[in-house]
Amino acid sequence: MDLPQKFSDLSLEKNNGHSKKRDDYLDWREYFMATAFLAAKRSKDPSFQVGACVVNKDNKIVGVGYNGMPIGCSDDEFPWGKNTPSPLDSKYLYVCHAEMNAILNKNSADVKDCTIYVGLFPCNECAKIIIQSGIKEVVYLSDKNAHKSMYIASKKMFDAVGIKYWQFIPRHEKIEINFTGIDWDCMSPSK
Ligand SMILES: O=c1ccn([C@H]2C[C@H](O)[C@@H](COP(=O)(O)O)O2)c(=O)[nH]1
Ligand SMILES: [Zn+2]
Repeated sequence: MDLPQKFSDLSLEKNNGHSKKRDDYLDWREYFMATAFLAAKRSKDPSFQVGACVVNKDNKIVGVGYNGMPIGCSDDEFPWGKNTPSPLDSKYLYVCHAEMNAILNKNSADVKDCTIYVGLFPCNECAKIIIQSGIKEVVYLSDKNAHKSMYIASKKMFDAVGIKYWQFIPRHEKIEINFTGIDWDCMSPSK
């Protein structure tokens, strides 16, 4: 049976892929890890930028943070150096870690039973904050400091309290954000 013109147009659209959902969307884990990486772009630390994203059981983001100076401590005045003769002149005594900021930035009553996505496996100080906050799962990308005592201590604590931690292996090396893409006409053959 011949379809009326209206229906044939719909079917044509379907064939062009416009009634079928996209299949190159980010899955939840990619989305949360990418959010952590995007937050890291806000960091002023010249040597290493870390981001963290706290997510609840309903896949809702409840906190995001990155490594930076405490509120009110100017990131133009406080130091960003590492190997200074006096520890007072390097960043380590001042900088707030990404995990701590993400947890303190929470927009929910608490972060109990949440998952934290973080670019770098958490140090021992962040591990303590994660445990005390009630977070139950840590998803990290880099474990580059695994051999250092601070990070071994984190794992000892997570193991002791039953916090699950696992390494996120990305499907894509890069995720691109193109601000001009919003103006593209998806029907345009020139795309
Ligand atoms: O759990 C962590 C560990 C480190 N950070 C931050 C703290 C610093 O700003 C950098 C590390 O700097 P290095 O020059 O590589 O020592 O990362 C964090 O946010 N969370
Ligand atoms: Zn830390």
